[in-house]
Amino acid sequence: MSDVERRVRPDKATLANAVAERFLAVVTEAVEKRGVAHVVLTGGSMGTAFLEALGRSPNEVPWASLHLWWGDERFLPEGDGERNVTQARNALLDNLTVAPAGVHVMAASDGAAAGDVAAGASAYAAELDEAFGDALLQGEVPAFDVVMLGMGPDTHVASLFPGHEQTRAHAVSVASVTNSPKPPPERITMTFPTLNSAREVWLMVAGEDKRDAVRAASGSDDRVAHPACGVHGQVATVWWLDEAAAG
Ligand SMILES: O=C1O[C@H](COP(=O)(O)O)[C@@H](O)[C@H](O)[C@H]1O
Repeated sequence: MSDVERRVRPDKATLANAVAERFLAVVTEAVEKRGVAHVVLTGGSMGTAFLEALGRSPNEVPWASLHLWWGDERFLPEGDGERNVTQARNALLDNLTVAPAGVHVMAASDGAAAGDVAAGASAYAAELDEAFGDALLQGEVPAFDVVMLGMGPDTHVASLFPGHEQTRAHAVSVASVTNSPKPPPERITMTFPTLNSAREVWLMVAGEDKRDAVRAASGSDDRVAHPACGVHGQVATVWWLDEAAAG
């Protein structure tokens, strides 16, 4: 487990550009070394800002060797504007001229899971299992090259909310949520062991409204109370902050 490194940029736009630049370097190196890259995207304000920044030079990204996963999803109908994947499609994916090697979307409420959020979580766990096998939960090999996360003002990451049972999950790679304090109540989320199976974990946070959360999570080692402090890459853990969030 790696120590946290903080990288601070003046503002959100500069931060998104810096993350996009580093992302390009990381996936390019992964594809050169291993022939494939697996990345976990996030929704939310910084996730979208990052994708928009990446979209300014999309042709540099080795899309044909890139698998895209999501750390969490809102369990809503396909195409709903609140779904993380819809936001990613609008921000970048729909404009690509080269299809990614894999786009691994979490279940929609009106899809095969038929309104059953637990079934949606199980389906994603099965998809991960097919790609990575047991290694994922056992942390034997880094599964993902990079996991990208935003953070809420309550220090939640993905859909792991303070005090919620999903923060204690260790035997499942993906969990369902039925009582999210942030709408919508039903969500699907990767658990800590899955997020932490990455080579690099990046937490991307911008804005003064997140400053207290950054401070609280930085000073904590209780991932149930402050989920953001519980995500660590096997090689690197980077907190990408703008000055307003860093304080
Ligand atoms: O609900 C969610 O919130 C977090 C943070 O979003 P933000 O808009 O406050 O930056 C996000 O990372 C997560 O993926 C999303 O489902």
